[in-house]
Amino acid sequence: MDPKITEPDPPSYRNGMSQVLRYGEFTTTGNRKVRYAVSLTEWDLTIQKITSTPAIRSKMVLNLRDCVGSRAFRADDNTDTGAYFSAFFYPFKKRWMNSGVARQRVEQCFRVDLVKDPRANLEEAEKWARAIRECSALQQHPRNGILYSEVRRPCRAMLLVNPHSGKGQALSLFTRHVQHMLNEAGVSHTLVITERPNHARELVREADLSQWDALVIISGDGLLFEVVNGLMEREDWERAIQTPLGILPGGSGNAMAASIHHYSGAQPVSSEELLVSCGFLLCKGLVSHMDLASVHLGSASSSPTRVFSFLSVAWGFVADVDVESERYRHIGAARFTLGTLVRLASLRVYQGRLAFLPADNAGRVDGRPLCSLVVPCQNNFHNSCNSNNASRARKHEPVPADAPLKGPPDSLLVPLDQPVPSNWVVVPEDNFILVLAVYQSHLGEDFYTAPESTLNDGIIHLLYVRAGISRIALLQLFLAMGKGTHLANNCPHLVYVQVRALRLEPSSPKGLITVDGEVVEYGPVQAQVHSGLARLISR
Ligand SMILES: Nc1ncnc2c1ncn2[C@@H]1O[C@H](COP(=O)(O)OP(=O)(O)OP(=O)(O)O)[C@@H](O)[C@H]1O
Repeated sequence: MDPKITEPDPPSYRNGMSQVLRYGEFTTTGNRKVRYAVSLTEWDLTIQKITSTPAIRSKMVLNLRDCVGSRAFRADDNTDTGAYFSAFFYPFKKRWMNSGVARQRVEQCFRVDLVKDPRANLEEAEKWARAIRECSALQQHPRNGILYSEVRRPCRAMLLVNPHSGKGQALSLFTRHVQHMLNEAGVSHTLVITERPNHARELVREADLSQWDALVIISGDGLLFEVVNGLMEREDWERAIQTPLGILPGGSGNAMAASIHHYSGAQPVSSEELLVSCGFLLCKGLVSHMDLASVHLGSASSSPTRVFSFLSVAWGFVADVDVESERYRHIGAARFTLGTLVRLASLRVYQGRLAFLPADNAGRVDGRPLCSLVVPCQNNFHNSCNSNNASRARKHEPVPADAPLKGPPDSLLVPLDQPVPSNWVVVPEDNFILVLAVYQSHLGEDFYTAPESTLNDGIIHLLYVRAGISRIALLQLFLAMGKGTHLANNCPHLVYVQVRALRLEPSSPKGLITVDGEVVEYGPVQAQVHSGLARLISR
């Protein structure tokens, strides 16, 4: 790994003091009559047409932060003594038809023809390409003072593709939108197409990780869940989970991809633009720490198990919509809207007990101080839960009581058959519409559930909706969640609290619980966050 980058001094170039590192005059590939003055500073590549008419001296300034790579090459035509260098940028540009901006590809290619010697021209082109790459690498400045490290260069990435994710187009989306970008950035990659559920999990559990600088998932969140858990199941889990992970959206929900796009400071975009945005982040290769939650599952019919989760634990309405809308998979992300409307029509109430360890003991829930919410915990709920969804639930290996624990110890949790510790808050209600614990900002491309969440805040953002809410109020709540304004809506049935750990003990005989969108065995579940345990390519 390369050394960490720290916050730079404020750039003086903005005052016009930027030093020109390279200057040259070149033609382009298409037209050898028109010449361009090209100058490179630490920050920008500036291109200006050389003409005797000042009025048409248009100038293009490309920010090197938007540059993914640059290369030099000779023309196929042996009689051409010139050499070329190309630089590849993905700046935010106005969309052609729509309002707003999205990252769009801009390639600048110049012909170097300084002397008759083709080798000397190629050397000069290589100097330009190298200087552009080096300057753009220096532009990987962290935001908000957060430290990032970089994926090792040249980068060797294993790309795991689930060919059935989303509308079944993950592979073609990758070929169309991302493959050329990775080539431009010099990211060498090996494509592995998954053949069945858990294939990726087994692969990374056994892989020689020294061969890879990054593991990249082209799928929805389900494949990332497999990879995270495959890494955590290894004997060398502590080292393995440090492998930088990348995500390219190929599913229908794409929560993690939507979250990292959001963290990059960009505005919401369409699905294909999201793919380009995540591809860009992957090419830039900045790595930051990501929280994982350790989730204990304990249905009445099986031994307790533990899985690692990067996104969410859901019970009630949201879990139901996620799973039931599978049948509308062919319509892509719209499946969640349709699923929401269908479930609204037959709204269910779920009984159970919820308890949590607040992130901040001085916090408040629903206008009341946390301490006023504490009620004695009687842990007699989980035994009444049936594993009614065991057939569709993902089987996870039970953790034998005497097995050495893979993964960090969960110091905040006690076994599920014991009452929660006395410093926990037990929610007085036991009728819910939904319970949602999330640790990323988005739970879908259009589902901005936890606006305050960041990748590595060490916080579980717990939202629950109490029974008694009208259908129309619930619909309004979901519409607000699309924009991330739901917490400002003062909905009396919605409670939001930041926690470090939680326990949910459903008592309704039927229901679904999902972890990162994957159905797990129905029954008591508890989780604690482990701050920054994994590493993700993001910005
Ligand atoms: N080749 C495969 N065939 C069938 N299932 C697979 C294959 N590869 C992975 N899977 C499984 O498919 C499930 C869904 O994958 P994933 O979540 O990545 O896509 P998705 O459901 O389309 O996306 P999203 O969660 O965003 O809706 C996961 O449980 C994963 O284990």
